[in-house]
Amino acid sequence: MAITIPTIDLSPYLTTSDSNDPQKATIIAAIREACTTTGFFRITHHGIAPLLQSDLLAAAKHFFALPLEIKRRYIDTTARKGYEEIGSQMLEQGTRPDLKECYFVGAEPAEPKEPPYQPFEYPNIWPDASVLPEAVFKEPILKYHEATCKLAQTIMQILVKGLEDDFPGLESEKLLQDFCQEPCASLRLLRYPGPSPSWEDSIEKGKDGTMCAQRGEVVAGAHTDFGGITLLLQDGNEGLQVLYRQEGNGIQGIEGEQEEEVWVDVPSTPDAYVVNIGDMFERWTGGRYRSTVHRVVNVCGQERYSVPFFYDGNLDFMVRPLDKADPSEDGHEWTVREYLMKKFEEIYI
Ligand SMILES: O=C(O)CCC(=O)C(=O)O
Ligand SMILES: [Fe+2]
Repeated sequence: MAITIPTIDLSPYLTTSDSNDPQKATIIAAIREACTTTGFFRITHHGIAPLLQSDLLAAAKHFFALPLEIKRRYIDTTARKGYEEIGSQMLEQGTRPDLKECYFVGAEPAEPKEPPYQPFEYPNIWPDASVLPEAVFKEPILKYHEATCKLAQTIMQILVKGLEDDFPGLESEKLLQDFCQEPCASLRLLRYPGPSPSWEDSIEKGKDGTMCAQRGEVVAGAHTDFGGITLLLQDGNEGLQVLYRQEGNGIQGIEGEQEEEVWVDVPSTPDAYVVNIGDMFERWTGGRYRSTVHRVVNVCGQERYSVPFFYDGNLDFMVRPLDKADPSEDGHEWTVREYLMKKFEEIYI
């Protein structure tokens, strides 16, 4: 049986204040089931206004449509914020660089930070208002960031509640409070180019010598997400695929029983978020919740926009396994910041 990625209507959870409402328990159980099997689910009726989503996708389109020499003004490889051109990342080590361009925006701190900045705490980079008015770019991005952060906190609450039976004595409220305060939460506006080069693409090549992707080509290599949870907004074009490893089919070859790998297409509708579990969360839960390999392929035959929102928690939060007797632990405890830094070092070229 192939993988199924369930779609869960979140509205009963959001509209009921009674924490013992059976509808809430049903949603917690359905999401738990998805996290312990594929690590992926879709949510609808999540409360994020369609207008916020379309304004965000429009902001991405406006920025990426700028000439490359202007976009390059907003590259900062130290801060790792702002623009990243095609070919800057390789999500699957040893393959060719990803065919995508990005604009990276982190949380705006309540109090501005002072230099020297710690990793992930550099200020956001915004295009000059003469290049892109704030009403077109900065404002919709920050509004969307704020709304999505709240939604991510609700999903974290559901996820932690789903673990209460696995980890008796789990102090859910305290855990959530510590993890969710001043969270590292980042938006990555993404554009995957289509098959035909635009005027600008034809005069400037990406780092790997090409700016366009043919149908069927992998445009973001196979990877797992690094941190907590990811909430993905898509423009309606499909492209995301999740890896399903089928058990041996009983045929005994020279190399032993075959394990079949199947890439499963994830539907793309702007009203549904695709939510998935990252590596840090998997480790935190001793593997109860699964961080699953996925990639992006040009299946739609045209350019595609998507915006993953990575919710990784407080940077100083110590990721202690919930199962205190986890034998896989080597005694080293990692903070969220250490987790993210290790992974970030791997993916940039
Ligand atoms: O663009 C997508 O659909 C997924 C992107 C993704 O998996 C990532 O950036 O981690
Ligand atoms: Fe991903």
